[in-house]
Amino acid sequence: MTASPVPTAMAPMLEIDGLDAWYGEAQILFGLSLTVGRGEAVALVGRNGAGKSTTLKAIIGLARRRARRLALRGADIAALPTHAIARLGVGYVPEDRRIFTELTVAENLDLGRRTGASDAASRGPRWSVEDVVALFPNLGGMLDRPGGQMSGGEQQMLSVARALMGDPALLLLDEPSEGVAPIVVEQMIDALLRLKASGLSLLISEQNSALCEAICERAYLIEQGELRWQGAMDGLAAASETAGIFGKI
Ligand SMILES: Nc1ncnc2c1ncn2[C@@H]1O[C@H](COP(=O)(O)OP(=O)(O)OP(=O)(O)O)[C@@H](O)[C@H]1O
Repeated sequence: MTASPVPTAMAPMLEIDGLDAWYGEAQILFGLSLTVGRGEAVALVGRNGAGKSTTLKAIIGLARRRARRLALRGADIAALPTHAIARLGVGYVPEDRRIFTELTVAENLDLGRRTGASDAASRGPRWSVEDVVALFPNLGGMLDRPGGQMSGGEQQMLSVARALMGDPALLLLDEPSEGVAPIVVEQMIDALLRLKASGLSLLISEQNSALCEAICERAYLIEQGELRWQGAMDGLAAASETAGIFGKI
């Protein structure tokens, strides 16, 4: 089947078939295929170094990639640069959060607004500063605080909030629970459930099984850059055990 040149109403939010990715000469992903339906939450799991972050980076063009098919709502994005993919409604929350430490929380949020989806056809739900503060109340009292003076958990919330300010239809989250306190993981689960209920599509790289189970319907398990298993969330524990990574996710 050939790729449709324009978005189609019936196509999944994200379709990936045969994705390879490289850093320099080193190939990291080998023929990965996955799909995220509209309004669906999908987990990408695997041990450290399996290629989860690289998968998210390859989708948005931050890692060199080649695919038989890489499509957003049926439209081919394989040749597009990162900023163009962001404008089509793909938000990205990087593992290292990338908070601008010299800028205030409000300024970080404003940057998210400026680099996000650009037209009504590609946008997801609209977000204002008030909306993201309602989602993450901790941010409300610190809008004038420099990003560098926030805790790791607060920075994680700001990183998600900043991506939301771009009105994404698809949000890629790289280990949103990593390095944050259990109470923040609970708040993150609550926020992601609300995002899902609002109709956002989510692709979440995670090692925290509680977060995956609370939010996602399906999971893909990758090992050494290859797909090892895919299925409904309730089959993941057994698959992980077989793959020898039970307890890691
Ligand atoms: N910038 C880079 N240059 C070269 N190799 C890299 C780079 N980033 C990651 N790698 C390598 O690519 C492989 C996959 O890494 P990746 O970060 O995608 O894994 P991951 O599943 O997200 O694991 P983690 O949970 O540790 O982030 C690893 O072998 C890693 O060392």
